[in-house]
Amino acid sequence: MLLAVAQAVAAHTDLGALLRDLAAALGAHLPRGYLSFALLELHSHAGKLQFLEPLGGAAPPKPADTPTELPAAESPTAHVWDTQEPFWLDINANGRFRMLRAAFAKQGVQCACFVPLTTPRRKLGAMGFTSYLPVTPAPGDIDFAVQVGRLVALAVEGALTRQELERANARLAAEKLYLEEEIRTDRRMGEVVGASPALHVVLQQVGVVAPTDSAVLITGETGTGKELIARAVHRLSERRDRTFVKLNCAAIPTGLLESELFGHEKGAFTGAVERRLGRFELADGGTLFLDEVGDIPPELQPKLLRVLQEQEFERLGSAKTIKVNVRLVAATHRNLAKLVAEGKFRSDLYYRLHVFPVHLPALRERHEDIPELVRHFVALFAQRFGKKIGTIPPETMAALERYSWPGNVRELEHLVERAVILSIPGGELRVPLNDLISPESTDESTSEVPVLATRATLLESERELIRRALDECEWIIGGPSGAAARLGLKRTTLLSRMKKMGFTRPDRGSVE
Ligand SMILES: Nc1ncnc2c1ncn2[C@@H]1O[C@H](COP(=O)(O)OP(=O)(O)OP(=O)(O)O)[C@@H](O)[C@H]1O
Repeated sequence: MLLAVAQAVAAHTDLGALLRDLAAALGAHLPRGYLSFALLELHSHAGKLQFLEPLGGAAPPKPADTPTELPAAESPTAHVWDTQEPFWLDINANGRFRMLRAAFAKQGVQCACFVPLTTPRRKLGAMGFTSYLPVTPAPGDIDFAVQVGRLVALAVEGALTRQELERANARLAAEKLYLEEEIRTDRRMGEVVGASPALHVVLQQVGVVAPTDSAVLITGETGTGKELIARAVHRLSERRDRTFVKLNCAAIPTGLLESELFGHEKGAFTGAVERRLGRFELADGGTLFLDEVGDIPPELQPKLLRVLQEQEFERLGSAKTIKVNVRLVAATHRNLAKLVAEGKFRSDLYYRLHVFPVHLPALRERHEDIPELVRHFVALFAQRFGKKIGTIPPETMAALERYSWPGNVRELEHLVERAVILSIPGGELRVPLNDLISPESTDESTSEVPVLATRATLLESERELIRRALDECEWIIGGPSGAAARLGLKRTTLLSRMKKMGFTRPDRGSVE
């Protein structure tokens, strides 16, 4: 038997193959019986023992409805896990594990010996020697079985470690790709700026909920800073050293959303050329931010609810259950309660997400934040464009405070970015105030229009300014007499703005 273990260990690195080989090789030494393995995992957050796949051994096939979690009182494996002692079960003697005895009686099994699968580093589960013959163990038999168990445990630990390393590697590789993408898209999300009473309430709520593991639902109009708040929740939680993963549910076509969230196996659908981890796996140990959660289609809502409740799911194209430990922060600009009333959003999912709602007021409801936000964005863009801005004229600030900001902080941020570009280096901040729509003309129902109009006119003035500078400098961009210097911009900044706006030299093709 010991030789059989040694040979199987030498031959396999894959856990499934190792267990199959061990079961066959060791089973050959049990003349009328079979060998089984039960590998377990203790899920500390649920305090439950769970069978770890693959469940190896040469036991007769289990009925499909065999539970994957163990009521400890009904399982010798859980008993061996707890006591770390071998356990002899004779079905002819009375004793515990009535369910198993009944199952054994049906199969004709007479007795079984369960031994721990434990290494000096960890508990792995148990191994069972099962016999159809009524056996009375000879002195030393059980001890010998325990020794075999120790050897098998070492081999299983090696294979498990390799499997876990491979999984960790795949997760790290996916995490690296995700973070590189985040850097490329230049998310400049930092501190939450503002000291209005309304924002103060929000920050207080964040301070309370962040250290817990509760789901958080952030509501508010577009551009109010929902993502910024979600990042603050992560930063103030125990999970701050793990990844903050973001997914905008409205930005992904419905058909792809499931795979984005839960991942897929190679070949799960046409185009799935390799295995891909989903955002839930990527966020394991960290925080998942689901933006526009109201856009999750009805067919995906039960699966999302299950992950929230059980912290488990399956990748597309796989039956294997994956356990994760993810904190969910969701956001929406839509009225979820209304979607529930209309039957477009499941009420059970709504209540699960609504554990701790945080509402971000629109910028027009916290005008006090505007001056600080303007100064913050001026400093940010001045540094980014390498351009000094002297002062912000009081009448400019007053006009910005009066404006109703239908596009909220994002609109303000874009406006200041353009203003910094338009301003003369060292001079005052030049905001094209005429481009702001007067507050009277904006209300909720028309909010989309003024934002677009503002952006369009701002873009026009910027384009005009750049065109004039280029003409005046005869299309020389760099150097002391170039257009970049005239506009007070870095050469590369001007080039990238020109590219964005579609400018090309008149003598080298069309102007725009
Ligand atoms: N209080 C704030 N302090 C500093 N920056 C802010 C603040 N609020 C919002 N911003 C900035 O405004 C921009 C928009 O914020 P964010 O993306 O968090 O809004 P959102 O509500 O998630 O938008 P959407 O609904 O469109 O997803 C970001 O660049 C963010 O950094």
